[in-house]
Amino acid sequence: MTQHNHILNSIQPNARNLAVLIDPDKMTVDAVATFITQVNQSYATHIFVGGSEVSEGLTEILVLEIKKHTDLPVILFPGDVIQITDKADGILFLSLISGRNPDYLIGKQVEAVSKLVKTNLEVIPTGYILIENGKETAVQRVSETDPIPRHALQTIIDTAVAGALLGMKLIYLEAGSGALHAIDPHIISQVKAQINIPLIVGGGLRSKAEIETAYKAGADVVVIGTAFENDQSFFNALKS
Ligand SMILES: CC(C)=CCC/C(C)=C/CC/C(C)=C/CC/C(C)=C/COP(=O)(O)OP(=O)(O)O
Ligand SMILES: O=P(O)(O)OC[C@@H](O)CO
Ligand SMILES: [Mg+2]
Repeated sequence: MTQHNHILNSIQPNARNLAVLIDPDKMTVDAVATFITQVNQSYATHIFVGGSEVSEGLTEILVLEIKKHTDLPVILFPGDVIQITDKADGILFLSLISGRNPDYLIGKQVEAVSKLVKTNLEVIPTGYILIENGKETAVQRVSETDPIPRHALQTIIDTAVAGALLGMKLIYLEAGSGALHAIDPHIISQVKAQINIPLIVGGGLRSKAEIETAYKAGADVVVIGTAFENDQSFFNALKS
């Protein structure tokens, strides 16, 4: 657990930062080399590794394999404490601030400390905000929390600002993996206007046009998982 800010500083403001999400539950070790070759040919800037439900030990095996093929920073995006491994570079230290489940607001974080102190991971305090997308998400099910309705704009903004005021270093607006309805551009722009920390946006973004819209609205980092899982040729549309 370190205080350095290399990864945080690697998020260039107002640039097209792209995080590719690898879910250890959906990627086999054998598939990593080919997948990362494609990542390396795209303009991806970061690799996130995580999922809502991942078996113990899988994350470490996958991270070790990913690191063999790329120099991009590998950042844990954990649904639970068992996904922590010191083989990654950093960790989004998530607090699910859209929800009201104490385990996901502070419980898991306390549980994580005894593991984190034994690592060199860059710990990045992240306010994680789940927004309703038209269908139930794995995050909602696992955390037993309700997302914020997507029409409750002021609640979404106030939640993000509260996270920033609490000292969080990133705000992550999440529609959920495979979301039917990605985060609306007007939500992105209104949140962005009220915070001065980087804004991550993910969930349900499937086309180059949707990704561009998210950047234009003010997303500093866009996260793509499902679109690459479904069709690796999508990387061709995002060449560096
Ligand atoms: C502090 C530590 C160690 C853990 C944080 C625990 C918290 C607060 C987690 C937030 C809630 C949560 C379950 C987040 C998971 C985020 C994630 C990696 C989502 C990726 O997508 P999936 O939810 O796996 O989607 P699929 O169902 O498509 O696989
Ligand atoms: O899988 P997708 O829909 O791209 O979502 C990415 C990420 O925001 C999920 O946590
Ligand atoms: Mg998953």
